[in-house]
Amino acid sequence: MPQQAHQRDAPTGLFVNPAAGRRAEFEALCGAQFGRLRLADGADAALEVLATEQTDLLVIDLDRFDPGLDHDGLAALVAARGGAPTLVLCPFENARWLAALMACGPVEYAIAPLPDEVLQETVAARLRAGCTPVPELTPREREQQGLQDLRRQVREAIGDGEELGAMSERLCRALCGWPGVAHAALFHLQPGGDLRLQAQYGERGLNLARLLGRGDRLLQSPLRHAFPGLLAASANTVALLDAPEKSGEPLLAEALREHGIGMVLGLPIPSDGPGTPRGSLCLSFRAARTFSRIELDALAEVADLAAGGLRLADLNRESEEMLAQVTRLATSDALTSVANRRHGEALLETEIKRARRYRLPLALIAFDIDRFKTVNDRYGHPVGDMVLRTVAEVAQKLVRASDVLVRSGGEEFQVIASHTSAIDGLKMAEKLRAAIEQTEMPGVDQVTISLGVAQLGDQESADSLTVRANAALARAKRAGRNCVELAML
Ligand SMILES: Nc1nc2c(ncn2[C@@H]2O[C@H](COP(=O)(O)OP(=O)(O)OP(=O)(O)O)[C@@H](O)[C@H]2O)c(=O)[nH]1
Repeated sequence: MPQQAHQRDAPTGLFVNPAAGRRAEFEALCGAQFGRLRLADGADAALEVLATEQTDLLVIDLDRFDPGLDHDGLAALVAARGGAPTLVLCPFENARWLAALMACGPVEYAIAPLPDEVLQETVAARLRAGCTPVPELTPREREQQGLQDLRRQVREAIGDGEELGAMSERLCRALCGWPGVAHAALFHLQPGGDLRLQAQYGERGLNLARLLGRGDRLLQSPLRHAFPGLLAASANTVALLDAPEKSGEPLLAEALREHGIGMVLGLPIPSDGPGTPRGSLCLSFRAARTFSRIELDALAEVADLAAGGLRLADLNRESEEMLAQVTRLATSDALTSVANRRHGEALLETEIKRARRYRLPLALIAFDIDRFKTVNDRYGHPVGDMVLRTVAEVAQKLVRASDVLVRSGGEEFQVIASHTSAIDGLKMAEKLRAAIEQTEMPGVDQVTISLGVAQLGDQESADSLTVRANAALARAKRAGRNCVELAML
């Protein structure tokens, strides 16, 4: 039944909390301010009182209530007030209640824990103010039209989520545009399951990595139960620390005060399902302030937008990784991981063009494992594969970073050696030959290679260069194997 409250000399009140001790405490502290104070242990009992008795002020103390179990009952209680004065005492670690209860009717709130005299004064102020009609749009709410700008800026900052780092930083900058915000940060849950400070932006030199003692593995931080940004991500809750001291961490409180921070708000960034959040947003304000329902809704919307941005950034990263993987599979040889024949042909064309443009020498070395068929026949194919991998590894380590090693056929390889003349190509080929000869291949007798070297001629095509290198290789085979031959022009 909607209640109309009057200002009277001896106001009536109703205090709701499941713990007998909390009810007794409130009665002892604030009972004298009421002509009659009722105490209720839950929403049902409180609804009964409201239905039968005039109640000037309802005080809901959320401590010990369970957001999952008790939300509906308390929501019904707020709705039953019909706008009559309602004060919610909300623990700082769980401010998610506020938006949910404000959606059911006008309520004012104070963040607990509250010193006794502050609680007494809060109740007295609420009783003095009496029943304030709630117009459609208060001046404050009109002021909050600025929230539209905030939403717009946040949307712009998120864009299409391209790169996570840049997007997160833009988002923090946008959040700092909200009046009173001195610093904004985004914490992101990593694929491995721990929390990382992804981005921060703000004034006064506040650096959360320094304040928290680290920038990653933050779910293991001793401050995860006290600092709103960490609390929001680890416990999936809205945390509203409206006085640094309430964190129960004197050093943290002192550091926040030193940086001129009077209040810190942590908002979870929701994940797709009911599980752990994707991370959290953390806003630090210069001074403590209260939030209206419109503001809390706007903040929840900002957290949803951030979730969308993180999702996009994750998708972009995943598709880039997938593209890189597909490219790797399409361009490299599955057995040895060096460039495959098709990719080698394309690279040779590119290198030939570059050599022509800059008038630089280019050498192609073709090499082939000697009597490889015997290795396969004697030791089996798996051992043959191991030999191929080892030869590729040894060769890859020897060539320069700018050279490309290609598996051009079964036991045939090429080295595309840019900036390399025939003489240098011969030296490199000899180095390769000697290295393979000296490499111990487990379970196999000595393995050797034969090599042919050709330097790119003026106007020569890739095909012609390859034919000449292979012809030199064939000569090396005929010359007895385990040697190098230079191609004629
Ligand atoms: N284990 C293994 N063997 C391969 C692979 N690709 C090709 N071969 C084998 O490589 C051998 C090449 O033999 P040949 O072309 O006769 O040449 P060779 O025995 O090395 O003799 P020379 O080149 O004349 O010294 C063949 O037995 C192929 O089956 C592979 O991926 N794995």
